[in-house]
Amino acid sequence: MVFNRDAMTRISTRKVLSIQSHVVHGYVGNKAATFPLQYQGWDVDALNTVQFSNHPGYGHFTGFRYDAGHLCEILEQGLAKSLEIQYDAVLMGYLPGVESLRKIGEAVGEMSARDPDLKWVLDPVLGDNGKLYVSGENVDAYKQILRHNKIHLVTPNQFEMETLTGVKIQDLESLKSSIEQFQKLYPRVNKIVVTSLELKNGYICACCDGGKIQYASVPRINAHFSGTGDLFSALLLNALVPPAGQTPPTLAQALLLVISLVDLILRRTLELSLSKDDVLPVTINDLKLIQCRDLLVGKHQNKELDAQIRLVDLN
Ligand SMILES: Nc1ncnc2c1ncn2[C@@H]1O[C@H](COP(=O)(O)OP(=O)(O)O)[C@@H](O)[C@H]1O
Ligand SMILES: Cc1ncc(COP(=O)(O)O)c(C=O)c1O
Repeated sequence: MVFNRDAMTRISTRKVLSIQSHVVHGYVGNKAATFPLQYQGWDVDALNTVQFSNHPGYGHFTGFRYDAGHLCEILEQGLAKSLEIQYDAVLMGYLPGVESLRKIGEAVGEMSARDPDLKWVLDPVLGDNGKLYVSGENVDAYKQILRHNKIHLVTPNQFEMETLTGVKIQDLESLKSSIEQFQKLYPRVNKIVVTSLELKNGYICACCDGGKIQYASVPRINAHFSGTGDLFSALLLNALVPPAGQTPPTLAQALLLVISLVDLILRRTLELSLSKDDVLPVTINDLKLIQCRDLLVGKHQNKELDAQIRLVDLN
């Protein structure tokens, strides 16, 4: 009996290799992705690209990057060759060293070519609010990766989308042009989610799947949070790659679920972080993920947001 139950558990446990930063304190990178994914039933193998004391958003941090040789040795020799692990998905986030980015991009590309069922989710972490926070060489490295590999989902923010397509996004028209340009430049990328855009129309999130472009207006919370992009891409991966035997939702369905859950997490984080003298807008350095664990297992309803949010066609 016990053996049967173990076998069932093994079959239905999804496995992801998450290649992102590690912060000792706080919740960005792998610290923002691992707990939510584990809580939703994933085995998470976390390959840390850097080890920092905290997110650089604090204004100060200490730590180091792991070098390309060590990262590739762990991935290629350790995980792929010796352990022969077959992942359901690879989630790739902050990889600041250009050599690491190129080499890890190649290694994951080979894994993906060997296993057509592997879902590669790529967050091209380049910068935000008009500024690059990695070297310009990383932009070319991401362009190469996106051009040459079968990628299931890419999750740039507005600035990253502009940088990867060369199209400045100011309104819905230029958003559409940018997404069309992305599809032309990177036809092997299956799904696109532009996680956040500040347009004349307000704060929006956009997606494209099978040529269909849609967007939703998202209620903006008057605060700046670190780690939301990492949490967001992890939750999207979870929604898009259900356990074996379950039908995956459409990108639109997955996106609405994730926007709704992230909204609850950010509101609770804000509520738990504010002290009585704080004046909005505030900067919140650390998501309150542990205090949101009940939300992560699906015991939530976001009636207010769910009643008002909808996807609008842009084609
Ligand atoms: N201030 C905010 N108000 C409401 N939602 C937010 C806010 N900041 C982030 N989010 C949510 O988190 C998601 C990812 O955030 P984003 O800022 O795009 O990530 P990144 O860190 O990659 O730039 C957005 O799509 C949105 O749903
Ligand atoms: C060390 C480090 N710097 C910058 C970023 C990007 O931060 P954000 O998602 O808040 O834009 C990340 C995200 O993982 C990170 O880990």
